[in-house]
Amino acid sequence: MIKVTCALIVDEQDRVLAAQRSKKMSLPLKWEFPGGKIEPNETAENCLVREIKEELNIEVQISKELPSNIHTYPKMTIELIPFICKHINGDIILREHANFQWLCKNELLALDWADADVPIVYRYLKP
Ligand SMILES: Nc1nc2c([nH]c(=O)n2[C@@H]2O[C@H](COP(=O)(O)OP(=O)(O)OP(=O)(O)O)[C@@H](O)[C@H]2O)c(=O)[nH]1
Repeated sequence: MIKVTCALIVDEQDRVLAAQRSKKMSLPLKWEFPGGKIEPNETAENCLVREIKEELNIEVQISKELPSNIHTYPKMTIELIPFICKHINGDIILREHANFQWLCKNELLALDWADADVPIVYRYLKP
């Protein structure tokens, strides 16, 4: 199973950053929470901070880990491990993604999310 971390980056207005995968990536044009695969000998937290710097050019601070979701795609099974984060430094530059959006809670469910992310969105929205 591939362990993947992802960031729910929340701003002062309680909006969350969603990133759209590019046409060239797997799951093209699906929306996801930015992040990536944990490398050998890396903690989930270090992976997340590294991936967000690589993909979005920003520094984030982790506030909280949420329950992970195990999802089986036709070609692989992933454990997606979400963290609530704050953007603490830098301007967003998209290094891999096609697009990004800051979304209010009531807008989140309208996106075409990667399948593994859907339960995470629901869990985040649950009071
Ligand atoms: N980063 C991230 N990956 C996700 C999410 N949801 C989801 O299914 N994934 C999948 O988990 C894997 C994460 O790998 P990655 O983002 O490091 O992708 P990568 O460039 O190394 O691999 P790739 O060649 O599959 O694109 C991808 O296959 C991606 O499709 C998500 O919310 N964030």
